Amino acid sequence: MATDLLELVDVEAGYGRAALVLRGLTVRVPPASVVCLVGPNGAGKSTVLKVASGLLAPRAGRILLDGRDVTGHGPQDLLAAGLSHVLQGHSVFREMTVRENVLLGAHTVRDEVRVAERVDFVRTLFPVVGERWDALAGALSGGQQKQVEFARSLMVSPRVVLLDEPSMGLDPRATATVFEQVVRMRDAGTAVLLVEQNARRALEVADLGCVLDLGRVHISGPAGDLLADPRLGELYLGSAPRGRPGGP
Ligand SMILES: Nc1ncnc2c1ncn2[C@@H]1O[C@H](COP(=O)(O)OP(=O)(O)OP(=O)(O)O)[C@@H](O)[C@H]1O
Repeated sequence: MATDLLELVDVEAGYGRAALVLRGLTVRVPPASVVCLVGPNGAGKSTVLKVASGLLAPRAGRILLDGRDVTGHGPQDLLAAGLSHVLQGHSVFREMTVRENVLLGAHTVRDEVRVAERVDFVRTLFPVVGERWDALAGALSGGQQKQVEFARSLMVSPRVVLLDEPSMGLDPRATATVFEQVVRMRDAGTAVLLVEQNARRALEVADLGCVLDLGRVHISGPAGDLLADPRLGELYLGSAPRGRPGGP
């Protein structure tokens, strides 16, 4: 049986004394696939990513990375184990060059040959990163900066990348480019667990989707099936499914 690369099993998690946000949630990410988390605002999508990357310890349940139990491990351990988290919002250092920003992602990589190989890899995968290598990151557009963040996250050769709302604040054209790059990351062998407000667009590029509701996965399956499900179209995707009156 093929092992899922990342598994969150029966996870319960929350913040401080407040009520639990995740209440027995199970999500599985197969190797080299894009899995998209969909759900209403406040459903706990970002919280799933925080638990997966060790930023928030679960109160119950297990986290497995490539079959190994990593429950309770911190973010540095998980990064070293092959899991990279691109946080919501913009995190490039605007006064530093693209090169400096990308190399920050390699600060834990001791082998210089390996770093040089990864630089070649990310510059090829994200051409704009290569083209603007010596430019100040602050001079790039929002979509280009997001690609710098992707490149930085790939410097440690992660097996799975967590992407929290990568299209936030981007115009439709930049959003399309960012989603193309998500597919390229997947095609290059990196699994992606993706949280997106832009659920319809994200499900169009994802392999699998999970709908969160009340802290659990309510429905999951192939992304195409979710896109065609009329309940999701009305509840979560912001518009009626294609082909229905009023649809796009
Ligand atoms: N640092 C925090 N401290 C306390 N409560 C938090 C914290 N972060 C999130 N929450 C709460 O946890 C719940 C889930 O938040 P989360 O950000 O995971 O949802 P989400 O599905 O990603 O939402 P959105 O689509 O709006 O980004 C919300 O009720 C939120 O207020």
